[in-house]
Amino acid sequence: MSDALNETAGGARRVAVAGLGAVGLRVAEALDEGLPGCALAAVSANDLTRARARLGRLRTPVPVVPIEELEPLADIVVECAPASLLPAIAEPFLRAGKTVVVLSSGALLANEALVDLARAHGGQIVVPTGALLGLDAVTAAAEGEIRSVRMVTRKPVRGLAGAPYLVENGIAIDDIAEPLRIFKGTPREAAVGFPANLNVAAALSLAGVGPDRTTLEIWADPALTLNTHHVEVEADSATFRMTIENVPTDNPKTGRITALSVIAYLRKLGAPLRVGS
Ligand SMILES: NC(=O)C1=CN([C@@H]2O[C@H](COP(=O)(O)OP(=O)(O)OC[C@H]3O[C@@H](n4cnc5c(N)ncnc54)[C@H](OP(=O)(O)O)[C@@H]3O)[C@@H](O)[C@H]2O)C=CC1
Ligand SMILES: O=C([O-])CC(=O)C(=O)O
Repeated sequence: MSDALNETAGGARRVAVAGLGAVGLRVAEALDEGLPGCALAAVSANDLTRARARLGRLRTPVPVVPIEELEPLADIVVECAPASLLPAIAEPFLRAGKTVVVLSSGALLANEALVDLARAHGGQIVVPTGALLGLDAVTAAAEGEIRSVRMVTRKPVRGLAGAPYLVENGIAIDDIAEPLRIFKGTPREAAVGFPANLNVAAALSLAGVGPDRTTLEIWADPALTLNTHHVEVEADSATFRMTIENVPTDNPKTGRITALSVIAYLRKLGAPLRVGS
C-alpha cells in the first residue's frame, strides 16, 4: 500500500495498539499525547471493559475492540500482546499490505509464513530494538560477514518465574541463593521455552546470523534487580560487545525501554531527521 493510502485525510498514519499491558499502555499514551505524523486509532486488550476504564484519561478517546476488528481502523498495528496471538493480530494487516510492529518477536520464529504474507501483499513486519540495543550495528555487520553472535541474559528470579522451560524441566528457581544458569541453547529453542522472557534473543538472531547460529545463555540471579542482556559480536567489519540493564515495568519480565523503543520508531516515521536505522 502506498504512503498516500497509508494515511488519514489529515495526513497522520493511523496506529492501532494490540495489547494494553506494560508496552501497549505506554505506547497508546504517547500516541495520545502526540507523535508527529501518527494518530492513535484503536486499541485492543483481553478485558475490553477494564481497558476502556484504563484509557479514560486519554485526551482523545478511541475505539476499544477485539483484535479481529482492528485492521479496518488502522494503517499500522503495534503487536504487544501474548506471543500466541501474533498470527491473529498480524495476518489481517499484512494481507491488506499494512505494517505490523512485532514485540513478540520470538513468535515470529514459529510463524515465518507471516514474512511470506508480507512479501505477497506488500506489507511490512517491523521488529523494533525493543528491550535490546545495537540492532543497527548487528544488521550493518550482517551486510558483511558475521563469524559469531553470543548473548548472555541475566534476570531476577521474578523476570523468569513460570517460564514453560522451567516448568517442563522441573527447574525450581524461587529459592536460589546464587546465580544459576538455567538454559544454554539457541534463540529458536528459547522462543519455545521462554515465550514471554527472551524476545530480545529472537530479535538479535533475526538481525544477525539467525535463530540457530546465535548462542544464548540464560541465568537466574537472585541478587539482580535489572534485566541484563550482554551481546558479543565477531564480524569481519567489527568486533563489539554491548550490555543493557533494563529497569523492569510493572510486568517484571518487560523492561521500561521496550515501549520507548516503539515510540522512537513511530516518531522517526514522520521525522525530517532520522538518526539510526
Ligand atoms: N521485543 C522485545 O524487546 C520485548 C517484547 N516483549 C513482549 O511484548 C509483548 C507485550 O509485553 P507486555 O506489554 O509486557 O505484556 P503484558 O502481559 O503486560 O500485556 C499483555 C496485554 O495483552 C493483552 N491481551 C491478552 N489477551 C488478549 C486478547 N485475546 N486480545 C487482545 N489483547 C489481549 C492483555 O490484556 P488485559 O490487559 O485485558 O489483560 C494485556 O493488555 C509480550 O509478548 C512480551 O513478551 C516484552 C518485552 C521486550
Ligand atoms: O525480551 C523480552 O521479552 C524482555 C526482556 O528481556 C527485557 O525486557 O529485558
